Amino acid sequence: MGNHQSLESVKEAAKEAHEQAKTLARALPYLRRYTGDTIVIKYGGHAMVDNHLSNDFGHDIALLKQVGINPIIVHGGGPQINQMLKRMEIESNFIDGLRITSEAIIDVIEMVLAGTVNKQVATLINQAGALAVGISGKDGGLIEAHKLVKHVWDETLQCEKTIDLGLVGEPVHIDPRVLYALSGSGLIPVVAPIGTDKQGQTYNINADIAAGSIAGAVRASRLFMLTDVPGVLDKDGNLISELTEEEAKEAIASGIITGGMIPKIETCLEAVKAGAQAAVIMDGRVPHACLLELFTEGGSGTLIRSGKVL
Ligand SMILES: Nc1ncnc2c1ncn2[C@@H]1O[C@H](COP(=O)(O)OP(=O)(O)O)[C@@H](O)[C@H]1O
Ligand SMILES: CC(=O)N[C@@H](CCC(=O)OP(=O)(O)O)C(=O)O
Repeated sequence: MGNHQSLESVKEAAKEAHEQAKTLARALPYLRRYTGDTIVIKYGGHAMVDNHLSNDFGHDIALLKQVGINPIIVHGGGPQINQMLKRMEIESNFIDGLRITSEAIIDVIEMVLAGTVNKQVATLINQAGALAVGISGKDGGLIEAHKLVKHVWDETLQCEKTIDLGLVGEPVHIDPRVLYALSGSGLIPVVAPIGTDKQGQTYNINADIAAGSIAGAVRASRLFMLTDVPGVLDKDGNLISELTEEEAKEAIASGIITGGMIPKIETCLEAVKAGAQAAVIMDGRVPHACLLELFTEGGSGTLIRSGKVL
């Protein structure tokens, strides 16, 4: 006997196939628009915790490469570092979203970021059928950093003061050759946010800042900041769909934007100034967030852009 199927199931399968074809046809103009472009994606530590989401993420990145886009992943790992420090009974504190990094914890941070987390993210993408290579900002001289000098406003003294965050770094120079070499060979670079200065001192770099510097240096079409909120929210909790530099500064000064969102916004502004076309702060908890942003009309999240967007 041949393979018999009920008419009902044949109809159902045809309907599904039709929907799939329609989706592909609708995505085609967007696929064309981004072919050959570089997209830098900041994949935050919070987004990695959910297994379903992280599997989706791996598949989405593999798909981007498949359709001719060059994704570059820069990952975080804040929660994973917290967990390790807790296990070691070491206390850790943040100022404006940046971890105070003593000599005593820099090795642990590097081990977690450039070791466990970096390889986990590369594996997610590899399992989805693409080839990802995990590196840190130390490899190929990718991120040259120096000590970050943090200025904060002292309410009591009514003046700016400098805070010492220890071995927290900020990129001073990006050498993208290792990224081009990997991307040009069909591989997907996965970068841990660690850098060194000319003397070989290791620095812990906030992953948002690392992603922004890389996006600017490679003149990315888009910098995607995947996080755990729908985007930048106003004082009533509503999504701000587009943010100018002035509005961002005002929202930080008035305390609407706080914590980890501060380096995120600052870095987006710097990335677009340095050469990225636009940055989007978006919800990494939404399945297929990157695909929705790239391949459908009307993006999600908060867009921060330079004057001209293609
Ligand atoms: N105005 C704001 N809009 C949205 N999120 C904000 C705002 N101000 C502060 N945040 C905080 O910023 C967080 C995102 O930054 P962070 O925790 O560093 O994320 P990630 O780990 O994804 O980099 C949000 O979860 C939220 O708590
Ligand atoms: C200086 C600084 O704060 N570095 C971060 C690096 C990891 C990171 O940025 O991770 P998320 O993106 O998951 O927050 C840290 O130590 O947590």
